[in-house]
Amino acid sequence: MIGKLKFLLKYTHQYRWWYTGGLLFLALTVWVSVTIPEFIQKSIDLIALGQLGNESDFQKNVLIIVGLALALIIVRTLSRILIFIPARLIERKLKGEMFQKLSSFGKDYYDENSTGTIISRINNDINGVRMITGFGILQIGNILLSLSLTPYKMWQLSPTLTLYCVIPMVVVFVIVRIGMAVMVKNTRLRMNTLQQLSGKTISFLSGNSVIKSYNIYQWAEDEVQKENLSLFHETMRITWIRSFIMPLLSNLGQILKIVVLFAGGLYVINGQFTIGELTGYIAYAALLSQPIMGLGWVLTIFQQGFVGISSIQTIMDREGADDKRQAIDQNEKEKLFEQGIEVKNLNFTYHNGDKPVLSDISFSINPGQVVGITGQVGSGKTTLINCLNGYLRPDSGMVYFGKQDAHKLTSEDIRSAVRTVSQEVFLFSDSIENNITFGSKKATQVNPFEEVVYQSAFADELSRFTKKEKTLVGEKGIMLSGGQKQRISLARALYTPCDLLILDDVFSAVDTDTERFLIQQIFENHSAKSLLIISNRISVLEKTDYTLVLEEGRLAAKGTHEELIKQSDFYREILTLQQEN
Ligand SMILES: Nc1ncnc2c1ncn2[C@@H]1O[C@H](COP(=O)(O)OP(=O)(O)OP(=O)(O)O)[C@@H](O)[C@H]1O
Repeated sequence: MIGKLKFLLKYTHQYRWWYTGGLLFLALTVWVSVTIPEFIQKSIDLIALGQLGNESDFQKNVLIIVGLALALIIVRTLSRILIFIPARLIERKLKGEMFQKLSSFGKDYYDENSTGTIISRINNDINGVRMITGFGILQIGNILLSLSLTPYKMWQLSPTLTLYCVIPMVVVFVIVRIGMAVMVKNTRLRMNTLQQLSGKTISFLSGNSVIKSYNIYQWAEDEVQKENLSLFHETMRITWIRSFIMPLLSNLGQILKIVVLFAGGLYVINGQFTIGELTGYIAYAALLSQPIMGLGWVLTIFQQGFVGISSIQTIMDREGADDKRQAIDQNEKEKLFEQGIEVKNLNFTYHNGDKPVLSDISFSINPGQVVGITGQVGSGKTTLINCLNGYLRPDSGMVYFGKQDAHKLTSEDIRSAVRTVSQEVFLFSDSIENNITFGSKKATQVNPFEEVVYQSAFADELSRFTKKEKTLVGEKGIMLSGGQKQRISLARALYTPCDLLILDDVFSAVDTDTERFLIQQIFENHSAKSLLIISNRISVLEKTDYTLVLEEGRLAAKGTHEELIKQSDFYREILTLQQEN
């Protein structure tokens, strides 16, 4: 609880002047609201007296009421503006910070949490904080001010009548509290179901082509329907409770008016109250029901918001992949690959795996060398390159850039030297040009755009698009073929020079002619100091300085094309197969 309040204080403190202004206007709103009934009371008493000569006093009172009502509109609006705007600013700030934090997490976090769940969580949780810092604070201020000023005015008129009014208020409040507790429980369940539903919907929509090709619509529909049905039941439970509580709350004002009319009416008959005092008292009773209604809501908002804060805190308190690492200076960064990269007895087990995916792998890449990696499906090739490019973080003492232990380097520092073209291409919904130049903002040097497009064997195809490099690629590059996407991704990597360029199977989605052209361009014209190429194509591997052959996560062989023909059964097998083809 203290932690959550500290969290709220941290954010609201930054906008303290907004809130101070808002609360001042709120105090004025409450003051004006309780002052109006005083003049109503006086005006009615003047009417009741019905004496000549009271007209000017009566008119003055009515004018004051009109003036106060106009002032009420202004101060109430200002109080809302000054409190709701910082809540929106906090929401914006939190979204930015959450995104930054989420981006700092390693692969393990994204393996455990689906995108849909993360998005739904961010929206619901931050919305909860916005409700507390906006509507919640406004209501708390309103309740505290109203519940101190209004009962005071009522007490001044009649202490006994005020006590009569408290009884229905307490009864309604207790019922509302119980109802709210049940509602909050169901709201939490609903939030979880909503996260599941979002997760499933996003995954089914992005895998829509697979669902279509396997004709499994019914299964996908049933899966979504299951969550949808739970969501419906949980929402209905909330609606039922709300439909019971809301009328109770909104009729509280009427209940109080009846109490006041009955008891206060007797006072008027007995001459203890004037008719004006009774009218004023009824107006106060109506004013009092508003903060009581607000109290019910405020408790729900805080309960729900606190659930959101816990969830945000779990994300914010989680260590980012590089939190404990110190970034190196520019000079060190530039020299990072000066002595190449060395891998010493590398072992790697995935956080969710039970046995090592890589065992005892040692090799080195000197500047200027071209190294190949080959091996069967699932032998650990991608895992190995991800241990070099900082995407996965093996233990210390296993990967070195010169004398620098990669374990101590931040991912950003590693990536300033190592660039990877991965198997899974990701394109942004933007133009081809922006997709290629993306990521070069911090680069001190870039290669000519036309040159990298040519080297990536994409120049001919690009010239055929009507809008050339300005062509929009659509969501995740939907407008392009797999091979085109792969070559845009290659052009992106070639655009900014790097020390070690890693290519993960970039030749898999191209025809033989394009492959030949790409090999020639990459081997002869690349601007990187070294290349590390994953491929099972002999035409590629035979051109490397040496190749690593992986088998079930172990280094089964290492050598040049000629050496591997003698040493490795797997290498010989793929050579024979490709020669036959
Ligand atoms: N995120 C992960 N969590 C747990 N295990 C993983 C993860 N990613 C890969 N693996 C496992 O690690 C092993 C090696 O996978 P990896 O992708 O490195 O192989 P690969 O040789 O690159 O395969 P391919 O030729 O199909 O690309 C596989 O058994 C795979 O199941």
